[in-house]
Amino acid sequence: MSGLINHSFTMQNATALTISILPKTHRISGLSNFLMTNLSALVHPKSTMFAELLRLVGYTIVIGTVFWAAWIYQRFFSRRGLPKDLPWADGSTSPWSVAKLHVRTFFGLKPIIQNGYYKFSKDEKVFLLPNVVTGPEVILPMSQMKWLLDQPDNVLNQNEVNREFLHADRTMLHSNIIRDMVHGRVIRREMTKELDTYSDNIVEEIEFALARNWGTDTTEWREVRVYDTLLDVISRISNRVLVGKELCRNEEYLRSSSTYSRAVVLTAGMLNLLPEYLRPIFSPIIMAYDMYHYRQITKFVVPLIKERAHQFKPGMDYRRPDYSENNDYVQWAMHDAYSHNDPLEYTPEMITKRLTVLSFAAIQSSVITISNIVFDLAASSQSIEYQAGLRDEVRQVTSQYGSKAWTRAGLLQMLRLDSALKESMRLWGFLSRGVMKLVVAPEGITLPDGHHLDVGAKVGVTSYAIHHDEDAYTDAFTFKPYRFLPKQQGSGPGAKAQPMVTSADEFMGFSHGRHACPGRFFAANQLKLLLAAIVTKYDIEPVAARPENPWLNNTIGPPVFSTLRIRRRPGTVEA
Ligand code: HEM
Repeated sequence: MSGLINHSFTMQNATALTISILPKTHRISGLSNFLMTNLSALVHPKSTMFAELLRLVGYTIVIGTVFWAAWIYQRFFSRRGLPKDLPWADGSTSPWSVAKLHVRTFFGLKPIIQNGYYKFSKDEKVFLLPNVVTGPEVILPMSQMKWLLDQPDNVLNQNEVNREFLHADRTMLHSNIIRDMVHGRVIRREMTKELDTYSDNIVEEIEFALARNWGTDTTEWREVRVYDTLLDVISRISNRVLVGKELCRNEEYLRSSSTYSRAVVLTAGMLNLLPEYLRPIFSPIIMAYDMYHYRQITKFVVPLIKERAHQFKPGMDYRRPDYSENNDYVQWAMHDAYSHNDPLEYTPEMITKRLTVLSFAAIQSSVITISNIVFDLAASSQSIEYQAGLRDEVRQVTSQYGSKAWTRAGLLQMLRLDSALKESMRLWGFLSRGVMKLVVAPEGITLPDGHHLDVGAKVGVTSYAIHHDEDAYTDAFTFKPYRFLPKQQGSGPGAKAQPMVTSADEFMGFSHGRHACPGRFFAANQLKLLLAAIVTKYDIEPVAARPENPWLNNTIGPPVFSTLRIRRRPGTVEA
């Protein structure tokens, strides 16, 4: 060992070389001499410091290896304290087959879920769904859904699963954001209930964004990357509602807003793959890209907030907002923070953080949903008829409601559009889990079948399996856009339906129960407005087959690289 070191390029050589290439003034500087001397002493093969250093490196390697081995064991072989008699989804028992099963969860979770569902859930049994990224989940039979939804949040907590999965304390910019319900309050109040006051803005932005991305040529078919173009469209219309007209047309801001919302899930995925003790060290590097885009967002949003701040004062009346000048999320969030008199919440930085995280929740889920339905419409064997059917409904409602067609009352009558969106979400929901909760009660919880789960275990149901179960849906793998129309009453105005925003045991596109997505009413309205514009203004060229949606662990993305051909319909371009 010492021979090797003697013959190697030691730090002493390096020191000499470094000094020789330094400018003369620096060579004589006291600081560099001090550093060089001490470094040389430290790494001299005969020095005790050098021996100490070697020992330290040795210990680090040994401890690191032990931790990695523990991590690998925990990821691939361990049940993490879950009951020993609960079966894995495919019935695997040997450590090797369990490890292989875990590896398959990276890209092949679908058959594993289906296997467990038909083998155990349909037989009223609980099973373990492996997940190499986030750890195993206890999957209940559907009959135990009511029990699952009835548990209080201080026993089983859905929010904690998201917090853990997204590494929200790091990636979501501030720990308050994922824990409290300030967003919930603004989403439920202004964003949902005040839709009528800003829906014309959305319609205007849709027209602008579609023309920009899909063009206005009524003679030639145009090939478009569906996901990319619709990401731009959704990003623009969401931001019209979030930050107002001026900023939503700012290309630099838009780029950072949509990039952050796309990248943050990947960042969380990478953090999930790191052992816990390495996360504090590597997370600043892994998150650097997201943070760059967050800082870009602040560059535009913080001045906007500062400019508007003079309109507010702490303790103002929560019930009397003034949105006459600016009717967007920034204004709503400022009003909320000032009226609740919370000095942390009304700092420009905090409002920007909340905005950035909300854009993530709103943009990705919506672009996935609209891309999926465009592919569904193109690939249906009745593509032309369905496009025409949706278009007819929009025409019928607009002729009846006139300028009020785009209000909540008008949109409620667009039952075919609602049904088609819901059907596409049933087939291609972006999360395979439906409801997943973390055991937070320190004493754990006993399941209806008697199994006991310790604190920290995850328990729930998957949506993918029930959404594709023939017992719940005939032709479960076929896109039938009118599936959810009320059967007897037809689709005319006034008919009752099970709208997409209503969650159920068999429909968990927005999850289910009291933690179902709070943004779903806004999302449904925005998506209906966009789908209405797509079918009335464009023809989508039918294709023979729909590209499959790829699975990455438990998320299911749209075919992001696939293209379709579209053409603007004659008579829809304003002169
Ligand atoms: C089609 C579009 C959307 C879909 C499919 C969707 C789906 C979902 C799902 C499945 C969850 C539950 C996640 C889980 O607990 O496992 C969720 C939660 C959430 N969504 Fe949405 N979402 C959509 C649009 C939106 C929009 C537009 C907003 C905001 C304006 C939003 C805000 C939220 C928030 C804040 C949560 C967390 C709720 C909580 O933890 O209590 N979502 N969403």
